[in-house]
Amino acid sequence: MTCLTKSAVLVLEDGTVFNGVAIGAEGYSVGEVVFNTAMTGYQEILSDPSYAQQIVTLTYPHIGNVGTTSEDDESAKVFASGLVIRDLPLLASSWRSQKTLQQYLLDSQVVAIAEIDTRKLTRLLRDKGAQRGCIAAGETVDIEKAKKMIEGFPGLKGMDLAKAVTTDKPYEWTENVWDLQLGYTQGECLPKHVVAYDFGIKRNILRLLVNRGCRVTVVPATTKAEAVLAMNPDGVFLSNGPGDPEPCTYAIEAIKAILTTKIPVFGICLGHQLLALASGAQTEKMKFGHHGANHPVQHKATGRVLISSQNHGFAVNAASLPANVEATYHSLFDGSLQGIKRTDCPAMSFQGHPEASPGPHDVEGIFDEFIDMMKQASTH
Ligand SMILES: NC(=O)CC[C@H](N)C(=O)O
Repeated sequence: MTCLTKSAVLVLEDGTVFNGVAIGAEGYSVGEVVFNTAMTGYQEILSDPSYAQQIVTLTYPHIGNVGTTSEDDESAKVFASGLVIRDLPLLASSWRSQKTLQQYLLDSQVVAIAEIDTRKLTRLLRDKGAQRGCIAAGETVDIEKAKKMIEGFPGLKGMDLAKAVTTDKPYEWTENVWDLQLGYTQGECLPKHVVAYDFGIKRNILRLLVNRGCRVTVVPATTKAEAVLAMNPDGVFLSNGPGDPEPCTYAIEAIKAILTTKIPVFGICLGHQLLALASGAQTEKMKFGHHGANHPVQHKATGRVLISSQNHGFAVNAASLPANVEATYHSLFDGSLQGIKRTDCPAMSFQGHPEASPGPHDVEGIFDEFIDMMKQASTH
């Protein structure tokens, strides 16, 4: 049974203060406040490294009702700077649950607030755009201190966070996707070798590559192109990750060099933005971004509509695409660019999250396209 007694406040840069109760660690935490419309997957969202330095508001009102399990973590820890919800249910119920959301937040030392009007907050973020904010939680909370912390937070524009969250050493990944009977198994006889740049990689991406016959070597964000090529990869993967893609010049340079070799390249989210920058396009900060599991995107070549998982605050400017880059998908919510393909070399990327976790699996077939690109490249 949950006992909520400590107070908490959420303070925004525009001066708005929301009063609620603390459901996680005590203390102060600052970040960019965004809203996510997914109905499920709170644990995967919290542990997605792309949420570093962001405070996530979940618009679905009941969060925590299925507890948490270590099997569902998308990385080794919680990366979100804080969590904002309407209601924490009194009981968590699922046969897979190992601990309650509250215990998970406490163990991860994450500051979180419940019992605030998340509809009002979401409308404010929609109208004004993502806001810098601070959650303060404890017996007594100092709103002036929270405001000072907000003033000291520069915001995500211009911030390179890929370097901050990446692995410090290369490692091999062979774990396959989760199975109801077997749990996680190991991939065997994996014919393709993919080198994956870790800009903040989610585990389900690695598992979906293994599931399609790839042995994956994950490398730090700053790994030089020569070091990647020396590993003799069949394909190079560019991961998702937090922060602004523009200052990641080391990655943009490495991608440019890899593209000249004609080794197949596939990017997701930050990886998509970096492929675009390496191809000469431009990125920009969005007003409040896309964060949810219900975003329709249209595949331009077939007209098919797919429902996708999304989590990005920056986007590639479609008007900036050079002649050798084709737009492949666009958002049916706001028309923004959702995918690209190079016409002069085997490279493509997707802005949303085909690996889901959480979210629908409609776009998963894009992983098969990457496998096909590698098969074709090996026959040349
Ligand atoms: N999920 C991601 O890779 C996010 C990419 C980038 N940090 C953005 O906010 O747009």
